[in-house]
Amino acid sequence: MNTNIKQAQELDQQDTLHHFRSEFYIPEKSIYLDGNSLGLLSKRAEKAIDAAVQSWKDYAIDGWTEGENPWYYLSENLGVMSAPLIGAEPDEIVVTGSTTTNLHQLTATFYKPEGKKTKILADELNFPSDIYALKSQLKLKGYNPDEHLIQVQSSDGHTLRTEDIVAKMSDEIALIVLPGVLYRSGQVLDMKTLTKEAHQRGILIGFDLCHSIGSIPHSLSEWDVDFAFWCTYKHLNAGPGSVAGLYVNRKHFGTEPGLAGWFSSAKEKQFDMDHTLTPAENAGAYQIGTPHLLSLAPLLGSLEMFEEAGMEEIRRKSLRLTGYLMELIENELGGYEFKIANPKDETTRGGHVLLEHKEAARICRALKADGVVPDFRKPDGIRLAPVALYNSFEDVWKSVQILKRIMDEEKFKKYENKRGVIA
Ligand SMILES: Cc1ncc(COP(=O)(O)O)c(C=O)c1O
Ligand SMILES: Nc1ccccc1C(=O)C[C@H](N)C(=O)O
Repeated sequence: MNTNIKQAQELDQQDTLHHFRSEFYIPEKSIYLDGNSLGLLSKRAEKAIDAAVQSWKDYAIDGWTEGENPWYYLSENLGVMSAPLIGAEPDEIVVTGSTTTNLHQLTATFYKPEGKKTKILADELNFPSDIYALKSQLKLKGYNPDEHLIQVQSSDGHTLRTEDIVAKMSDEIALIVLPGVLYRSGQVLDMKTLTKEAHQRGILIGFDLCHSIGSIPHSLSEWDVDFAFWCTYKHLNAGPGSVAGLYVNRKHFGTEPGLAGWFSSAKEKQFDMDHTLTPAENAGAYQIGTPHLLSLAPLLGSLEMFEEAGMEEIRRKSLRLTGYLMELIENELGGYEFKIANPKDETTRGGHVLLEHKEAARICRALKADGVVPDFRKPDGIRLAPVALYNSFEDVWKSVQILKRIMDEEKFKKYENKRGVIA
């Protein structure tokens, strides 16, 4: 089938989220398909950063309690704004720390080896930082990670089967940590079923939502997930190093934070300066120290856009974009030995497409040189993330045309087949 740009433009005309695109700074002459690594800056996020700087200028120390967004309450208030994205109660969330420090905090809090139950269950496809954190938490408790960290294996190198994970939920497992969406293949895990199965065996379970928050809807409260954590610099577009988030199911409120600090305090007690901590009675208890205000601020602007757009609508468009991308790849790139390695169905397909090719590293370089920004993930993956809030169907169509030209003209051969520093 022949495809054409008109078709893509028609899809853009029907797109109810199209107007959000003009709110983002799209790097000149480029088609940005890397929003699952670093989301783009929006004008609203930029305004929120400027406002934070202004409140520092205007209020100095009083900025903690004065102004439109007093700093002392901002981590909790951003938690309230994040609640619809993960389907949780507003006080079950706090915006704090980084993905990895939040995992450390939650593991230090909820990993309580006892009797036979001493092991942690994870998977072999998760992002390395999570695995490093879990191994170091095991070591802190005096366990050998080689024996106490169980990693579910993938049968195809890309995806995890629910039944394989459940089969590893033995009576030796104390805690389970899994991603909501896998960072390479973009597979969405069945968080609801996994939580149910874990609880039937008396195991606590938490999810890393880095690749799922802002990309797919969640119902963490309904699924009864114990805890979760995520970054805000990918689909949430809050900028490089923006402050992360964590969720603790309210049934665990009152559980002593494993890593305490004075920001774990109940707000009204914090400045009593007692040497005995009175933890907050909500997710706020799992903060540690002073919030990184200037890196929290952009979320105020970007979360506002999610509220306006609605997570269901974002997911609907995202599925259309990735569906269209896969259709074009199949139509236009047959014969070039590409393999679509992400799950294709709409239940388990996340927010990006993973294209495999033995020349992937240099194809990525050629794409970048021709204005398309993907990222390369070892050993031979090209991740392409058309993002609902700022990518268009025309972006998708043009990217595939550019990739086709690169393959037709063997433009990738100009480059070495090696990754750059980060992609
Ligand atoms: C699934 C996942 N976990 C963790 C991280 C990294 O954590 P941090 O934000 O602490 O660097 C990333 C990406 O960097 C990720 O994709
Ligand atoms: N935090 C970063 C800092 C520098 C460069 C990339 C990242 C990423 O987030 C990578 C991403 N987690 C990934 O799924 O590949």
